[in-house]
Amino acid sequence: MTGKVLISQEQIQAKADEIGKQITEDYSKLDEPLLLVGILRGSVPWMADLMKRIDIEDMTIDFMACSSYGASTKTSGTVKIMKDIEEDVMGKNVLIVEDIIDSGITLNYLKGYLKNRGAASVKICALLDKPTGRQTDVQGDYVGFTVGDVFIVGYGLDYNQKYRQLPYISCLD
Ligand SMILES: O=P(O)(O)OC[C@H]1O[C@H](OP(=O)(O)OP(=O)(O)O)[C@H](O)[C@@H]1O
Ligand SMILES: Nc1nc2[nH]cnc2c(=O)[nH]1
Ligand SMILES: [Mg+2]
Repeated sequence: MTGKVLISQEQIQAKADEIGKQITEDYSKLDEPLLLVGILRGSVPWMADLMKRIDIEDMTIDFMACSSYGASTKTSGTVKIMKDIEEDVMGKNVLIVEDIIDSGITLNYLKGYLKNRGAASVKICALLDKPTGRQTDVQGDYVGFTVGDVFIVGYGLDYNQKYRQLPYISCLD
């Protein structure tokens, strides 16, 4: 069962407007192409919201699929790559688009992985940040909302693969 609405669809849309504008402003100043990398599966709704609001011509998108939670509400501590990136990363400004930074283990791993592939820069845009869960020193460069110490579902975030389709952020009851 899911609980109450913690963050509404309207709040998420307003935040996407704000962050999309900021990303457009920041990356317009840079010479290298921008590559948005959405992390499957959780980032799908947020990636779809965000990409439409970035007004930069020299931009491409790609996806990686990673998993570290499986059917649990606790991280396994190990990030498995189920699908690798297909675009060439070399010399590009990579912006990783994620649903949540919790322990930071996934994003810490992905930042290193993409830097090693020769990215000009690697930054993070996450819809949600849960600082109380942190086990690494990774930080979001663009963050939508800070959440407390609850297991979030909805808007892409799952529990045992369910609830991703909810059009708002909720938590398990
Ligand atoms: O900061 P962390 O503790 O590493 O947690 C964040 C990661 O956990 C979730 O992925 P999950 O492994 O559940 O895969 P999913 O996106 O397919 O649900 C989420 O989408 C992030 O990728
Ligand atoms: N669904 C879900 N996945 C996560 N991965 C890391 N933290 C969370 C969370 O709070 N909810
Ligand atoms: Mg998950």
